[in-house]
Amino acid sequence: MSSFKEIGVSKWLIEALNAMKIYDPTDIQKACIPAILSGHDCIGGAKTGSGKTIAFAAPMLTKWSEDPMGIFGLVLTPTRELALQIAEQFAALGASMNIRIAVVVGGEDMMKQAIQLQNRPHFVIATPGRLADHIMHSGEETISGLRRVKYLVLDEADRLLSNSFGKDLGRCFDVLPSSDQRQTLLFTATVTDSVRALKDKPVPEGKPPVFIHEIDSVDKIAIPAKLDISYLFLPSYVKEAYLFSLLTLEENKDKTAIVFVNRTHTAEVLRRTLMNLEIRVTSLHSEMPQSERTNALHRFKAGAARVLIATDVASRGLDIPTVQMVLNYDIPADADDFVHRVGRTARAGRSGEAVSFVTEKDVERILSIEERINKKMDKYEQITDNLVIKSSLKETSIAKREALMAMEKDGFGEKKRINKMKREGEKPAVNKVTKKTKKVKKVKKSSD
Ligand SMILES: Nc1ncnc2c1ncn2[C@@H]1O[C@H](COP(=O)(O)OP(=O)(O)OP(=O)(O)O)[C@@H](O)[C@H]1O
Repeated sequence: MSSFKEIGVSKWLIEALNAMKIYDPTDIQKACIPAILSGHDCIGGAKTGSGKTIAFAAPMLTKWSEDPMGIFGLVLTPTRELALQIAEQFAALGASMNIRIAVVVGGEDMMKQAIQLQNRPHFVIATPGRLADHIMHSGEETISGLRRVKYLVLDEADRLLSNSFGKDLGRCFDVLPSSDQRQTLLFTATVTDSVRALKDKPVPEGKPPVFIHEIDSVDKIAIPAKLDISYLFLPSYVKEAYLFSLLTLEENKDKTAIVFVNRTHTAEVLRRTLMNLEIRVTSLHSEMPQSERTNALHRFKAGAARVLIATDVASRGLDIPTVQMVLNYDIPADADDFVHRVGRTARAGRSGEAVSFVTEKDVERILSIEERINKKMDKYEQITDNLVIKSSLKETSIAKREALMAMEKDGFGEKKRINKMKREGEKPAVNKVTKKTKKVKKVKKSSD
């Protein structure tokens, strides 16, 4: 078996890895680290939780320690929370080498970030929107370091290469060295056509990219070996009652779980409903101010909340080893989002389970997910209609009604509604609820 030493990782870094109880490289690390160290671009596709972060961090940190200049590497990632997590990992690995990291994400102070960028950090971990903001609005002094980066990483590459990031990514690329003057590293658990296409892109002076994909079939995606996936067929109007029943089953009542929903409104309804039912719950979605997002994640990681209700802002990359269960309260439209969501459990060789709530409207989506992962889901047998009717239907409907009333009183979603109307050129009506929203905590306008 190849060791970190045999594949070329620096001694100081091996010590730092060992201090984190990481002793032997995973398959994706064994495949990518030597290729990156020898100067190749790399496209790494491997299951969720298989150690892709260290697959790009270890070779970059090894090379950086030989010539610790700044800005040595730029890591782009789609969400703020993921950027913070990657930055924490770099900071922990490089602590003995006095590493300097700048985190450049939306929702945080622009000025502070500009100063950090001017101070030539060794690594910048950023979301494309906020980095593009700095590129457009800060002086040359702030961004000049970016013109000499040696490594560019696109983590969750398929997401970054999707249309929604195109413009911001383009602005970032404009100031980076050309592809033959830097190494480009792309990683994801869900290799898509747009990612795969880059392997055939001619590289004028550089070495050809190494493409590593753990399964032979290019249009299938592997999920972790110890992840049990099942479905629960239920009527759409009693989903809350099923959720409460499932979370409070004897075998589940102490499990740490993430519940994924498709809309921020659903996240808020469920958070309040479950809170009324005395479940230790928190939530994470894009309509929360950044300080609340960070706080919610801290509470969940620390065990102060047992259940996290989240939209897809939490579906990618987040590494919380204590998560035992993922519930898809809503089924995502994109099969790859399913893969990322369920991958929040069963990480680094651990076991975990994922249960998907399937209503009459979701059958098509489930079939396309099963095709993408090349696997059939089992039926979740532990919950019966009788159990739900007997144990939770009444109390959940009362809890939900109270939740909805409180949300109306607090004006949840008003800001979003007004912004949408403004975008569409309509004049927002100032009603009673609108007035109340002024008292509700200010949601900071921010780019991701
Ligand atoms: N060689 C290793 N041995 C043991 N644990 C490891 C090793 N490499 C990484 N890990 C741990 O595995 C966990 C998952 O790693 P990481 O977050 O990099 O996964 P990933 O492949 O990027 O997943 P995702 O696709 O969900 O982003 C982390 O807690 C990490 O510390």
